[in-house]
Amino acid sequence: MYNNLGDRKLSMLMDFYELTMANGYFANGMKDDIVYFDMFFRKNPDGAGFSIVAGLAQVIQYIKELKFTDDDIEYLRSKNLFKDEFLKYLKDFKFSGDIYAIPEGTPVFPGEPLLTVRAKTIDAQLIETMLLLTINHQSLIATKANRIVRAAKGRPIMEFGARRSQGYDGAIYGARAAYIGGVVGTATTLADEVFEVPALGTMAHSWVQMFESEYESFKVYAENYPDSCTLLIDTYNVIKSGIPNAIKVSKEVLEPMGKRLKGVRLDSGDIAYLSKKCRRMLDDADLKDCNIVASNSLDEFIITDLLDQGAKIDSFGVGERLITAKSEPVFGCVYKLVAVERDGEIIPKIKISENEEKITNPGYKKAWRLYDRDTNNPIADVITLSHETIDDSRPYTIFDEIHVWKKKRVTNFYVKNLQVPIFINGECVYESRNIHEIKKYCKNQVDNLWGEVKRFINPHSYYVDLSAELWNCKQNLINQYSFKDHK
Ligand SMILES: Nc1ncnc2c1ncn2[C@@H]1O[C@H](COP(=O)(O)OP(=O)(O)OP(=O)(O)O)[C@@H](O)[C@H]1O
Ligand SMILES: O=P(O)(O)OC[C@H]1O[C@H](OP(=O)(O)OP(=O)(O)O)[C@H](O)[C@@H]1O
Ligand SMILES: O=C(O)c1cccnc1
Repeated sequence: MYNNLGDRKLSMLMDFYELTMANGYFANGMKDDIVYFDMFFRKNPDGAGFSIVAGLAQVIQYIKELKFTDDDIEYLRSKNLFKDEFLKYLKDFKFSGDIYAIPEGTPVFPGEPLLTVRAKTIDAQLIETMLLLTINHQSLIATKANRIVRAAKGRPIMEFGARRSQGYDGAIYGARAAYIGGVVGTATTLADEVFEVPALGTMAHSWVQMFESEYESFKVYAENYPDSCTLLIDTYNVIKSGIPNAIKVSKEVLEPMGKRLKGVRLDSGDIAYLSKKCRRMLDDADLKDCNIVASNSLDEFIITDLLDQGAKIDSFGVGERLITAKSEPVFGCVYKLVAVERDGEIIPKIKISENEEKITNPGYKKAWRLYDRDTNNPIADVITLSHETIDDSRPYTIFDEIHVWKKKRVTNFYVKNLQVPIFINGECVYESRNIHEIKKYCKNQVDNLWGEVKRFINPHSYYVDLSAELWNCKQNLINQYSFKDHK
């Protein structure tokens, strides 16, 4: 398993204010107070209709391994800010709370709790940064990859991004997230070794340049890899040299061995024009089964455009725009306090803002997904307080949080709780699916979404509504705080 912590000392990867607040809770006798935090995002990247959540396996590993070393404690002591008793407490620290989360690969929508923590103040506060950065990064890349995969309409996408990713972890965890989102494999070898994301690839221009001629470079490659020979054909001239040499190697090297040329890769020029021309030349040479692979700063929009132009492409290699989520490189999950426990009673807390969408949903909550019984398509998500249930044997009325007169009576549905228990009293109670199952699950879930939600341009807004009880709780708190004299 790829190591999160250990010698990488990631236990200290937290915002400094988490430590100062934790020290403050400790000093003020609040260390055993129980609090509830929700992680949620406010907006899908790229104006999309949904996102894909990913990164939970790494959150689990982080929580399991979280501990502070003697060096960490000494470093903190050197800041002359933290009480000795607090540092002693940190030395024996182990996360002891509960975590509930939506499984990886699930399509998710703004406003719903992707992950909920119920823990002691210090436990809940110290894990904020790692939880956020892990889920934010992998969800961003899984979501972007899923868009690119859908744009290709069934043609495989290979992830080629490591060289232009933002650092090691951007490449490694990015490859993992991209696989969950639907790519068939990655050029990042380490992601195969540690996460079983299939490693794959073609060749670079340097290979072709190393030989006296393009033909020689193709020939040697074919002799070495007769079963998986994909040749890069744009080093000199695709039509006059690349394709003729690829065909020649197929006839002179591969076919006498009883093998077929697997593919050719285009990496520059007008991909639509060149791919059509290549297709004709390959077909005329009886190489109808030879695939055309395209790469070069592709994304979901260029892929859509290329296919609209009738480009003859069988698969795509996509690097920089996928691994950096270039079009919108932030997945804005936040981590907000939503309730505290006092004498066993859960007291909802709210964060008020002038900006309506920044007002938090208070309370310890559950998120539910209502599915159409006949089609299995999700109809709406509903957030309720944790003690509520949704009875799917009778009609259920959902309503818009702002325009409350907009109501919909849902019938003929079944309901599922979106979050599952991950940690209870600090013990992990969840077994992550393997990466291939997560990828398959993601595809099934996305296939079941209504087409309107999946449009790239102006997608339909999926309903994420509050139960009447939660809505009332929120309004009461808003009223209470808007009229209160804050001192
Ligand atoms: N037919 C097409 N329609 C739309 N976009 C295309 C088409 N063909 C190529 N592209 C895209 O146009 C951009 C061209 O980029 P650029 O000008 O850097 O490439 P190039 O000059 O062909 O190749 P290079 O500079 O790598 O030798 C790429 O993002 C590519 O994917
Ligand atoms: O364009 P991307 O989507 O990131 O796909 C990966 C790119 O990386 C490789 O190029 P290389 O690093 O050799 O640079 P190049 O763009 O000059 O070919 C490959 O040939 C692709 O062009
Ligand atoms: O295998 C490839 O073709 C490849 C790998 C990384 C980047 N670009 C292309």
